[in-house]
Amino acid sequence: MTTPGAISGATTLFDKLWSEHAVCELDNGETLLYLDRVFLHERTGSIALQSLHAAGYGVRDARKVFCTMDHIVDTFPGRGDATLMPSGTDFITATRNETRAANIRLFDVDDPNQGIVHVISPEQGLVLPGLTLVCPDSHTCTQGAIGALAWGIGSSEAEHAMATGTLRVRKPKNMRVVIDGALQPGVTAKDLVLNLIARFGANGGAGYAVEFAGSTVRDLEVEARFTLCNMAVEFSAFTAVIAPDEKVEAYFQGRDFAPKGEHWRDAVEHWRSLRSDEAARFDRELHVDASTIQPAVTWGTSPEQVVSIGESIPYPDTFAEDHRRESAQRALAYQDLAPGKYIADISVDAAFIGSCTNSRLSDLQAAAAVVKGRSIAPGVRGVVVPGSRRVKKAAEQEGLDQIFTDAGFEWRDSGCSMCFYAGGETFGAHQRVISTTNRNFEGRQGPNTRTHLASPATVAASAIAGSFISAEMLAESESLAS
Ligand SMILES: CC(C)[C@H](C(=O)O)[C@@H](O)C(=O)O
Ligand code: SF4
Repeated sequence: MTTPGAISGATTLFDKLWSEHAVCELDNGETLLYLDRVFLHERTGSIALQSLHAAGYGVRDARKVFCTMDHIVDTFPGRGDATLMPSGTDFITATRNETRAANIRLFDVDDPNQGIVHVISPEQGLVLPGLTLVCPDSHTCTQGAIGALAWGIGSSEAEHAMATGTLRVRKPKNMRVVIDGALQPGVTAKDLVLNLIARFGANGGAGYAVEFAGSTVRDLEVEARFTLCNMAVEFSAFTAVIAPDEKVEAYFQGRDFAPKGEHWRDAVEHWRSLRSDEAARFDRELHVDASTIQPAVTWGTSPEQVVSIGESIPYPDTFAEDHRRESAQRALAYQDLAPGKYIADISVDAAFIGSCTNSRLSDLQAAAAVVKGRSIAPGVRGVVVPGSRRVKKAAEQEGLDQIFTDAGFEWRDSGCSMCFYAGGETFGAHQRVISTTNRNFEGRQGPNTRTHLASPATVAASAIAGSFISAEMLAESESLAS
């Protein structure tokens, strides 16, 4: 075991965050990292807490551990403790009992701050720039958007994290993804990240911590940056980070758990040092021209199987690698799609707006702007699930719930809902769902359900048209028809 030395020379943002939390280097090449926060949810957190308890260990510092109910609880309005998952009640009860016993703050179903773990942690200032945060959930990388070092772990790592306030980690390499250029109207962070994964592959970030940089990223609002970093795990990256800037400072000002007064000033001074040095070297650098990107939708069962709205489903033999050809064939069979078919000619059965990728207020605003004054196509089912109870309340104050329900959408309580079948909610077998979520794997939204990922505006427009369409194309087709 050696003590880590001070870092010298030009350094990346990720390396700064890492070295600020390195307790020591271990003989096996791993680093022991100090953890500022541990977040839990009732699906995996209950398991970690129960097994920590059974092993006779306590939580080292419960003030740094937080837990929410999001994955298993129903999102039907007035849900109470209901869950469609067969053993769901056991998870809910265990979460309550174990968090109470360990003195951990739980955002329970009726708590006004309850919501999806990755939505509520920044919303309340529980994660801040420069902090380390782990959670037994793969989309914890979302929090890198504000300059935190946040990554998903397994349940047994969560036990170690809670018992010791540290974790052993093997350091990934540094990748920078530089995104420059102005986004075309209607193109969002979701379209950006889907295009990135399509171009460099769902495995493109494996072994790396990714820093998103460039003028396009700087121009994104903080909530859109969460969308970008949320899908870093779908790019197989260890995590993603974005240097905090004045937008991030404004975002945190006044949040419940954000530092106040003199502590705020000290914190901000530190945040301003959290950026890659000019001469910092990255192990790999990718460049993306954002101005060429169009609204995107996935056609297959991997987030790399993407087309722009207006294109057609690719022929499997156009893929160079064997595994991509095979995966395309299998995806086409599962999705019941024929190569060569125009994506705009495919009808949808359902539309889902929600998940830690796209359920924040700005996402709901973007979808509502499309939905306003229009109605869902006959036979299409639409569901909107705000990411947190706070988002729900803010949306209702602006009348967004009314816009959605007037158009025929269901307006739900917050949680993971139909992002993931684990909670038992589904649109049903063979239903084609356009969804603002992050995973389109086989069975992700229920047995034999067909998922197509897209941005909130595209999902809203497609629900109205009853087929895949972007908001811009919907407006154009309506003006031609009138
Ligand atoms: C249940 C949980 C462990 C899982 C994850 O790790 O991401 C879920 O949130 C998901 O999105 O698949
Ligand atoms: S919303 Fe979906 S992706 Fe996000 S944590 Fe919940 S299940 Fe996972």
